[in-house]
Amino acid sequence: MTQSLTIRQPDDWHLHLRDGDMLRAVLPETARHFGRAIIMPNLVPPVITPADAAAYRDRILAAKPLNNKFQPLMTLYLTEETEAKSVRAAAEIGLISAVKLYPAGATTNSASGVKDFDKVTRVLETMALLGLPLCVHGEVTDPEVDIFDREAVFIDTVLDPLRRRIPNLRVVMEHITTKDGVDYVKDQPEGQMGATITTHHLIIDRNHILVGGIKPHYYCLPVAKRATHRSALVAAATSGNPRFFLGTDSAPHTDANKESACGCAGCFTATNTLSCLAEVFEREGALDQLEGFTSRHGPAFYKLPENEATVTLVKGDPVTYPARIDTGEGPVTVFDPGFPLHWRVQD
Ligand SMILES: NC(=O)N[C@@H](CC(=O)O)C(=O)O
Ligand SMILES: [Zn+2]
Ligand SMILES: [Zn+2]
Repeated sequence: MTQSLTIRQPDDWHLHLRDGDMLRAVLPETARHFGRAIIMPNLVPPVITPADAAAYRDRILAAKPLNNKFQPLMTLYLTEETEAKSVRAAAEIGLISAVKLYPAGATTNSASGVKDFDKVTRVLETMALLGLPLCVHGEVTDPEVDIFDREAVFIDTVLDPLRRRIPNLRVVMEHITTKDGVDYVKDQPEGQMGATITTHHLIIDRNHILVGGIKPHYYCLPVAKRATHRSALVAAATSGNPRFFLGTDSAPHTDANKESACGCAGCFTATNTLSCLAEVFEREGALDQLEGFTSRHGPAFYKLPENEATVTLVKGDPVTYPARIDTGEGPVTVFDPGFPLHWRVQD
């Protein structure tokens, strides 16, 4: 008997689409299965003004495959110069779904991010009034703090004080990688605080990056932590707790930029994410929780309707997918979970 699972069409609450040739190559990989995605604004230069966001949205829509209904949900990149009134205007016309906070220097293209959090208080207070979510890359950038501790230290020294100062601000802690992140978010009021979890952080821990040779395609930020943290993430994702939802953080970089003496951070998971997730949830005996994680908790947090369409996953022989996709900028390696995938998305 063939096993199959039909769920509401998923959304991706954290996605990098880049621009130009790269955008045209990677967008179909997400648009094939996903209804909507929160589009990260860390282009070079970043998406800072409402006009930038509108122009980027139009470029995404122009790159979309014909007859595909994928909807990009735009974000603004928060800088110390961002004006509260332009955030308000962009939110009120429905142009943006969130604002993204990068601590300056924390990750790829974050140089224009925030150094002095006092300088963004006005904007954050306005967002709290509007109910507009703040998406946060939750790592401190202090060179003294060990890279494996940067998320936990961020929670204690930046996130929690910020939430106490502006309790009504709705916050998504993006791509959590630690038990500390899981525990913090679990204790916060539902609807006020959520967290995205990536596909790859449910599958790899830090050993996958380093044991048996250095694996640049497993390097991302926040960097994968020890196995106990991965287990906490899997438990959170499969628990049915509505605070946790899928944000793949699919982050394409060319192989030349990954396989380098100073390789870029980011895993490209758009191509096989649903097959990977079904495998992870099945192993946990939690296939019945997959739909919540991929398709229900995110819309509830973002106060959007769930997608009307459905997708069906069918279990069978190992799924084949390309090892890399071609882009105008060069090949991009697809995330290798390290085990065969048996769940295929039915066309
Ligand atoms: N996650 C990553 O390792 N990289 C992301 C940036 C980010 O999400 O921090 C990218 O833009 O490449
Ligand atoms: Zn990030
Ligand atoms: Zn990201």
